[in-house]
Amino acid sequence: INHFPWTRAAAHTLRLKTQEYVAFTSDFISYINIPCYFRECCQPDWISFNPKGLEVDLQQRLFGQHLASRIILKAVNWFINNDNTKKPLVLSLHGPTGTGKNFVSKMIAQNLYKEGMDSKFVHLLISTVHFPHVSQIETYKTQLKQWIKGNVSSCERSMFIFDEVDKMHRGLIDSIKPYLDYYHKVDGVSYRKAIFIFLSNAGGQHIVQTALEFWKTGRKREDIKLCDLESALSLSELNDKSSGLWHSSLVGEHLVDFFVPFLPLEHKHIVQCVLVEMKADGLKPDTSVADRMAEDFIDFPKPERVFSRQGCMNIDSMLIFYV
Ligand SMILES: Nc1ncnc2c1ncn2[C@@H]1O[C@H](COP(=O)(O)OP(=O)(O)OP(=O)(O)O)[C@@H](O)[C@H]1O
Repeated sequence: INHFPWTRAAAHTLRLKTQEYVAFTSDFISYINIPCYFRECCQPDWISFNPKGLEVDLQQRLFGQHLASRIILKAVNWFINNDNTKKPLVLSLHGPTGTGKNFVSKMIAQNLYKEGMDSKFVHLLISTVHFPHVSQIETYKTQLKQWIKGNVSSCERSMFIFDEVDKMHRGLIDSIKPYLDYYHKVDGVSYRKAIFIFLSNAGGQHIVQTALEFWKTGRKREDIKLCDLESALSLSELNDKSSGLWHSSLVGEHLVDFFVPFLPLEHKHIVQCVLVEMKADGLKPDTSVADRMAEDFIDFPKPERVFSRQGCMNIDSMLIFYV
């Protein structure tokens, strides 16, 4: 082909055109970002915080948790809007069962990740499911560290929810302490944009006592302040063996940024939960049904019977017995 000047010129033009076309096509593909258009990526299209959405969810869907609602909104807003975070956000949610700890974690995920809890950047670890055998603690430690490192390496805005933390073996959480600390990078990976949420019932009994004191003395539940729960969330209470909290070293070393108390739920909150559940099941919300159900749910402490021992847990499955 090179023996003929005109064909050489034509081939040259063709080559240039082909190069131009390839360059244009790859520019176009990267411009519209085809893989990230169809598949979740660690990019603002898929991860962007909706502060108003979180505020509305906390105000309208979370019942009876004025303190948790306020702390969570402030903490998440502050962290996401801060470009100079020195460490990952570490939240420790405490309170009796069925009071909204998992529920709130889901709200955060839903208002930060387009895919919510289904996002591949949101990870839920349940100690009894994922780390059941004490004898394998050393393997769990290695796996957990590698797994967190791998996930944060592929997306710095990863979220890890650890449920049933009080049932977790103490040494396990100690193994990830460096990731929660004020380090610029650990083994070349920065954890400063990640979010860690620990859920536990530790301190729950003390929180219930405080709420009960307020009720007995006729003070409004909404007047309970964080300082009233200071002893419930104190180092000594959380370190107490009976509270089962194993991550005392996290507490002692100030790696938890915010302790979030969840109060036990009262009659009116159970009514609200039942009405929501009826609506979700396509039933006409009926306050007499909700009232009856709440009556049965309010069962402790005896003899006062002020709170629900299971909170709003299992309302969905129990509802069939009341309608
Ligand atoms: N404060 C609340 N306001 C509205 N709904 C709630 C509240 N608490 C619980 N619920 C409802 O009950 C369900 C179970 O609650 P959730 O799983 O959040 O409890 P939890 O505090 O995490 O309990 P546990 O300590 O046993 O894990 C939620 O999915 C939600 O539907």
